[in-house]
Amino acid sequence: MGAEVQVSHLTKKFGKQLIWGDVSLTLPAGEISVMLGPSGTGKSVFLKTLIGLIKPDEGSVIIEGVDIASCSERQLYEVRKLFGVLFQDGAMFGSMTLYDNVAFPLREHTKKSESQIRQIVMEKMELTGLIGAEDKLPGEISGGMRKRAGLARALVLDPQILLIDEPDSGLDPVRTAYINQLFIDLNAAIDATFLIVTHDINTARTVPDNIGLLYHKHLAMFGPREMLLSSTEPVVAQFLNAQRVGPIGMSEEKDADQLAAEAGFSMPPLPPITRQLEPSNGMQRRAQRPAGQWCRENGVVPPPGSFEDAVTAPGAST
Ligand SMILES: Nc1ncnc2c1ncn2[C@@H]1O[C@H](COP(=O)(O)OP(=O)(O)OP(=O)(O)O)[C@@H](O)[C@H]1O
Repeated sequence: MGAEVQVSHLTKKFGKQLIWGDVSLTLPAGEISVMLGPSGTGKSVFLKTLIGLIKPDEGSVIIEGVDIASCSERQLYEVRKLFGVLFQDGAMFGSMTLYDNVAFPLREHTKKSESQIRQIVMEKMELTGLIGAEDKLPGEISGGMRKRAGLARALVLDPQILLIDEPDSGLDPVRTAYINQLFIDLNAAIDATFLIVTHDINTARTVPDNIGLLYHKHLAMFGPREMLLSSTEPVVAQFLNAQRVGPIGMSEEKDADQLAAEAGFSMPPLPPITRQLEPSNGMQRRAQRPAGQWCRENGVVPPPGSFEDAVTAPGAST
């Protein structure tokens, strides 16, 4: 079962450069959360801070009662065992087969026999749709398969928290759709807490239970997907709907002149909220909620046409 991650008043600077300040949020146990934000807003730094690779200047990250921002190296070593991480490029060893890459953490961090290792590796390769590709080298396979191999490796130590950095980078929309379905299916199967950092609006709109947005050195909003997808808060609505009109500019926030020039324009109406992806094998995820529940419970009228799309859940493997 997944572990909850409680982030309170987290601030990170590099020298005098503030990356983000006073970030507070809770990643609920077993739920899928996505962190969005314009390039350079510190999403990767946030992931690395959660796993203790980067020390924050202020604040805490509490996991199972341990504050990884201030704990000892020994405690950090223990807490890190709860994590699986999928790095952007899959971080595969180029000279090792996929099998050996996936087996690597088990050989490094456990005393399991080779037959036990084989059982675990094959189970994770099956979960990620890689059966038959065990003997391939990372250079011989597509980017999508490399990501899935990275995912299989992130799963071998049975993580309670899975951190995934830009899974869509370098993937075409079809491969991205497959890996998104795989996240939903995996979450149903292993019940871990997921945090996905992405730029992909379609991923943000269809995969997570919760969405966060880092912008202009702070957390603009974090909450249930329907809260953000129905939000008219300008930064949130602009980013989630990929609009040019709004406070986010080409490189940083727009200056006063640009905003004044746009004063006569209004943001286009919010598009319908699409249904969230569901597990392809009919399983129920713990965090799954009926479509529209958050809106109903909070008296929010969703944009017209919301939740009317038919869901066709493709299989997780190619
Ligand atoms: N170790 C470091 N030392 C100094 N500055 C760093 C370090 N790591 C990251 N930064 C800076 O922190 C800022 C945020 O970087 P980060 O990679 O987290 O952004 P991001 O939101 O993930 O961007 P992108 O979406 O483009 O991947 C950048 O200005 C980067 O140069």
